[in-house]
Amino acid sequence: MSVPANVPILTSEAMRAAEAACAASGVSLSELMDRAGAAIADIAWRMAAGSPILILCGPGNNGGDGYVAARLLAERGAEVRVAALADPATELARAARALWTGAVEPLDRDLAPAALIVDALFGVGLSRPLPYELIENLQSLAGRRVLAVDVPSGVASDGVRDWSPPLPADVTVALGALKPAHVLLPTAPHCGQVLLARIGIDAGGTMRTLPSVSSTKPDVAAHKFSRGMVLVRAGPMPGAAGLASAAALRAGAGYVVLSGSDHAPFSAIIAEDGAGYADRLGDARIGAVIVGPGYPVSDALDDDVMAALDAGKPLVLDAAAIAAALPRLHQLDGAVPAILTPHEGEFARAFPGLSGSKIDRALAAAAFAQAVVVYKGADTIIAAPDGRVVAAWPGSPWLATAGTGDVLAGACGAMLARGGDAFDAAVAAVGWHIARAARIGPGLVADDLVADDLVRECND
Ligand SMILES: NC(=O)C1=CN([C@@H]2O[C@H](COP(=O)(O)OP(=O)(O)OC[C@H]3O[C@@H](n4cnc5c(N)ncnc54)[C@H](OP(=O)(O)O)[C@@H]3O)[C@@H](O)[C@H]2O)[C@@H](O)CC1
Ligand SMILES: Nc1ncnc2c1ncn2[C@@H]1O[C@H](COP(=O)(O)OP(=O)(O)O)[C@@H](O)[C@H]1O
Ligand SMILES: [K+]
Repeated sequence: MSVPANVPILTSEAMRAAEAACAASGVSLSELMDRAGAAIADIAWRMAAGSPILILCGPGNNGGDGYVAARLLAERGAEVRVAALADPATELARAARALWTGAVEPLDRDLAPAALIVDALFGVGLSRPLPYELIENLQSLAGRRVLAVDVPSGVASDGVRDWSPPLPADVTVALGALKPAHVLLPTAPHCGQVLLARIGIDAGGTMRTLPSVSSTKPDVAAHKFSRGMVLVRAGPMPGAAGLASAAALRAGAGYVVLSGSDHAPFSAIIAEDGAGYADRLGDARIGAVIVGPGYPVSDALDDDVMAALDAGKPLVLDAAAIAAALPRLHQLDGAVPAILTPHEGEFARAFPGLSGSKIDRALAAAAFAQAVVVYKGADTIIAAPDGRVVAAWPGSPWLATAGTGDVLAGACGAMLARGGDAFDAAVAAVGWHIARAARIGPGLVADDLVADDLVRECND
């Protein structure tokens, strides 16, 4: 499973607007369909490697793409058959169907499979769950290689959960831009390897996949404070704050202070008792404060969060600190840069009653808090109050173990303390986290993410 790095993601509404803009600029929809069909034919040709291909065409333009691909594959000498669910229902699909000179078989339970199935039944126009009979017929084709056109049919492309079980794809060719369903659970795993066929649509916009991680060297004139100073406030479970402080240092902070704990994981971390917290908050050199790791709901947490908010420092708020800070953050209306890092349970507690896809909910939360939200999970979404979104699918499943969220909070603190945009900082931290987890792989425990043998390996 993979998606291309740093490419646009569009909802169906945004896709239709991009399509209209394209038409207004002189590129017809028929030209777009030809390009889409050509991209699919190209990939199908390589996937089939000489074996027979069966293309399943639906009634809309997704089916139209299928007819174009069928014609181009036949012209190249591929052994290709077409099966249709219904007659074409759009002008474009009818025109594409008319140029296909081969037979069109009915898509029913007697349909013979082929080594490669191209699923061109439904794309962004799916408006309701698939009929039960079609689901059954598709299931009888499972087990072959499957290439999905735009999205596996049955998947609601905007990433809401009203979907039907699709024929899982080995490869999905996203047309013009990725769609939310390619990067969100539960649909993303059904898309297999997602490739982007650009087809000439201007898909600029505010949502993208995670960019590749680039390692940046410190400025030649850097000193420890210019690289960013991070203050981590420990709660009653000091191990978590220890992980966050170690991660802040490993992620590039020049100076890390751990307040309220003597469990500093490295000698380079300045561990202090909690009494100096207020003074530290007043230290002009501190570029980011982290509160929340290992700090359950309590009056002490509320006090520490409020003190950090009053100090006006850029903040990383994790776990129970998110809900504790929320009313005040909302009032502050973005005056204090903040990154919130909830997992599913913490998100539901802090932002109850939101609906829509995980992207919609992350955006609504960011807008309410006027803060960057890193909505964690296998399909982590980073959302900014101004509408920017980065989707981090697929992360590393080895991260599904206790303490890795504390490490992420530490990395967010390091990136935020450098100065600059909080959204960019959160994106860099999530990329750092996933890249390190991917290097470690099996057996990962949170401590490995900040261990020195990994640092040596990363520097090799
Ligand atoms: N964006 C671009 O730039 C480009 C997009 N292109 C392609 O166009 C695709 C979008 O095409 P599209 O809008 O025609 O919709 P599509 O997905 O074919 O389905 C609509 C049809 O299915 C029907 N239908 C819906 N749900 C159903 C159900 N559960 N069960 C049964 N029927 C159902 C629906 O009927 P209705 O809801 O009207 O009753 C309608 O007839 C896009 O994904 C991409 O592949 C490329 O050609 C080039 C450039
Ligand atoms: N299946 C998964 N695939 C990728 N990343 C995951 C998966 N499960 C969890 N993660 C990541 O691991 C981290 C876990 O954070 P969290 O649940 O807060 O753990 P903790 O509170 O124990 O530190 C998050 O960054 C999350 O995105
Ligand atoms: K499809």
